[in-house]
This record gives sequence, structure tokens and C-alpha cells, in this order.
Amino acid sequence: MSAEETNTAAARTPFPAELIYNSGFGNHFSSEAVSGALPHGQNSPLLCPYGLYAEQISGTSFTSPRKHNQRSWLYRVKPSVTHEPFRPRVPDHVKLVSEFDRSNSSATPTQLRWKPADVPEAPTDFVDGLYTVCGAGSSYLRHGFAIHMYAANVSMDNYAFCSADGDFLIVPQQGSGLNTTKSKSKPISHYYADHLGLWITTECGRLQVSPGEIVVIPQGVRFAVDLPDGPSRGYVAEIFGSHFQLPDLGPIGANGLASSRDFLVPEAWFEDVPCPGYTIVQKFGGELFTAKQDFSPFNVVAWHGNYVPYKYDLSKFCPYNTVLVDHGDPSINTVLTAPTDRPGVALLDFVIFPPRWLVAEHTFRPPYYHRNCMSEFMGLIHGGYELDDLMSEMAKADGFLPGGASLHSCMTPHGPDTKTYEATIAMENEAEPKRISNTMAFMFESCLMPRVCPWALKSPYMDHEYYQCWIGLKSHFTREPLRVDSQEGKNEDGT
Ligand SMILES: O=C(O)Cc1cc(O)ccc1O
Ligand SMILES: [Fe+2]
Repeated sequence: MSAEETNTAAARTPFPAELIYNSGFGNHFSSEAVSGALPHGQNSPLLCPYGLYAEQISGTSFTSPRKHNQRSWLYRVKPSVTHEPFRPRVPDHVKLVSEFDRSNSSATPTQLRWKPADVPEAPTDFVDGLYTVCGAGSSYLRHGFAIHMYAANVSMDNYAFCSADGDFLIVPQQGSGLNTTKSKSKPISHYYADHLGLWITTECGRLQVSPGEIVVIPQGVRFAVDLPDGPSRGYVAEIFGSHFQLPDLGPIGANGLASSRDFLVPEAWFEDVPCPGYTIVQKFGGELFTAKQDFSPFNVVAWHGNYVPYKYDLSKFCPYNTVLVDHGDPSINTVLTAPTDRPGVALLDFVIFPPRWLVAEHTFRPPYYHRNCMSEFMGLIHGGYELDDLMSEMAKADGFLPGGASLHSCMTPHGPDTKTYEATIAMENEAEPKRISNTMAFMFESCLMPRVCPWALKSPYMDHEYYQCWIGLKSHFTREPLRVDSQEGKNEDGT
């Protein structure tokens, strides 16, 4: 059937120009698309208002401590259980992994970098365009993560998707007609102001997510992605057995980094139209299963709870950083963290490198050379990474491009390339403040060691020459004493 013939209610219902959201992180929300649809005083009355069915979705075990416990109650036209049996999805050309071992992925300590992937020419929706790059652990054992990327050019037609494996943190990188013109002063949202991004219909309501924003769809929550504006490309971190939370702020105090009130949660929205042949596609243990039903899963008239999808605009992030010497550790820029049972050890941190001022003195300002016991996957949403923007065209570091990616696994050495090192030193450690404006990079950082999927290793976008960017780093060692550029012996004005 063509898109015109199918009864694709979700795809056909245009989103309003501006959606209204609830605001807050981890709140217990209540939302009614029809006034009075939420029961009062109890969750599961004998008969719910308007003859709705009550259904609970749990994101944590029933007995999880109260401060971690996540669940929502959905009041819907028909319950989710009304469907034909799940069957393996055909054709099964899926490049998704949720239990990483020798049969489906490789160990490699090499520094890896990928160029941005082209959006396919053949019609490809969000689910078909999704492929796993790397990951670790197991969704079956509820401990691990997978990093996927996607490139899509059509809306999902007459079906909804959910992952039984884990929460999806989606980072859209590109919408159609992306304006890449550089500006020193524009916030990232301006670059994408005309782009509608992803229209995501979920059981809890609808979200519009543009590049520069992120969205989290919790494990099991059903959603459909429409592309009103044409092709889209981006990154996904899927976490098994943990949920994202805001990082503790420690000595920073009560404010800063990502603020609770900037997280936006949908308002209840439903459709109640016949949907013959509607399909639920469920990712379960890395495999896709389908089940037919004759109604839309977006039939939740009201809901309440704290297990909800949410979005966040990265330009709202309030960065803190070095104000005197030394490059700070990237954890200072953590937007969200998915914890393990070990304090301070993340299953997955989502860290950003937003526009900001560089003001450090006597300091090599780019990231230091390092080897990390955690593994670092990086993506670039917009502009250049770190000092790219400040360098002359001659010295401009290249190779890490918007839509591209890199992976520096556990204990794999990495740091600024030769051009960045030389250009930084050539700036003679200028002490005056500099603004990095044209940038929005991010990192998924995990305590687990990722294995890399074969299609990512064999990808035509793999940059096999990546190692070359460090080969030119020369020895500057001399037995002659160098001018020691430290604070010692200096006056407050630097003289
Ligand atoms: O490797 C990277 O580019 C990520 C990173 C950034 C930074 O500012 C400090 C450490 C670090 O791993
Ligand atoms: Fe790093």
C-alpha cells in the first residue's frame, strides 16, 4: 500500500507550529488530553473515566528504592496487549547488536574515526536507517550499552517502534537544508531555526526535536519518527539496565550545567481512528519483532507518573570551566549520567563541548594528551571541535566533521592532532580570553570496553588514515633549560 492508501494517522496528523510541554526532570507529572480522564485517589479503578483502560509501564523493578523507582500509568482507548503474536521481522537485514561478543563484534584498541555518512538515496526510515557502531555488555543481563547511528529520509509508515533493550538517547545532527554558515555569535539554535527536525509521537504525547536538542525515549515506550523536513542523521546511545539522571553538582553548588526546568516532557495526546495493518516493531535482545494490531498505540488519553520521554535543548546548558590554569576534565560538562552501582562510575555519561570562553593562563588550552580507563565515543553536531574555530585555515585541524564520529577506547592514547598542537604553541600561549562559538560536540563515555561492529569497521566512511594526524608530533625535548612558563614568581598582573 502507498502512504496515501494506508491509514497512517500519526504520519498524517500535522504537528502544531509549537507544541506545549511540561517542564522538569524526574518529576511526577500528570497530563490529560481530555479533562477528567485521570482517575483520582487510585490508579486502577473498576471502571476508569470515559471507559479507558488503565495500564502501568514500569521502568524499574517494583521494589526499587523510592528515589530510583520509575513508572507511569497510562489511560488508553485499548490496552497494548490487544495484538497478534510477535513474529521475527521480515526482511531481517538489521545491523543491530545488544549482546556484544566475538560472534558479532571485534575488540580493537586502535583510535577510530568515521567521516559523516551520506543519507541513503533509497527510502529509509529511522528504524531501517539505524545501525550499531559499537557497544559492550548485554541487554539480556541488563548491563551494557550500544551506540547506534542513523540516517533516514522518510517517515515511519503505519508502525511504531520500541526497544525492550534500553533507553534511547537520540542526538539528531542534521535536518534537511542545513545552514552551515559560520558565525561567531549565533547560538546553535539559530543554525537550525528553520528546521523541523524529528517529529516524535510517543505514547505520552508528541515532541519536536531539532538538531541541537536531544531526546530520551525510555525502554519500552513506543514511538514513531516523522521527518517533516526531509532527511535526518544522528546518533543514539542505548543503555541497558540503567536510566539517565542529572549529575550531582558537588562544589559547583545548587545551580549550573543542565537545569531541571529545561527538560521538556510531552502533554498527553491521542488518536482514536481505525488503523488497519498497524504494526508494532519491538527491539528485543537486538532482534526486531513485529506484531499487528488494528489501532494506533498513540491512544493514551491521559497519563501520570515519572517514566516519560523528554527532550533538552543543548543551548540551555550552563557550562562551568577553568578560570585560571589547566584544562578541566570533561566531566565538568556532563549533561546526563546513567550510573552503575559503583559511585562515580558511569555506565554512560552524555557530555557536551558547547560554545564557551577559554580564559586559562599558562595553559595548553586544548584537551590534554591522555589515556582513559573509560571509553570515549565522540560525535560532532555542529561546527568544529575545540580550537578549530580559532585557527587559521592553514592550521585548521581536519577530519572530525559534523555527522562524523570517533572512538577512543579504554587506555587508547589520544589528544590534539599535530596541527592543533603546533597552532596552539604558535599562539604563544596567548593569555587573552577567546570564545569558541562555532561548535557543539559531544561524548558518550562508558566504564565498559566497547566492541566494534563489522559494518562500522568495514564502512566506506572509516578514516583509515586517522593515526596520521599524530605521526607528525615532533620531539621538542632539549637539555637546555626552557623558559618555564608557570605562575611561580609572577605578579598578579602576569609581569
Ligand atoms: O578526548 C576528547 O577529545 C574528549 C576530552 C575532552 C577534554 O576536554 C578532556 C578530556 C577528554 O577526553
Ligand atoms: Fe579523550
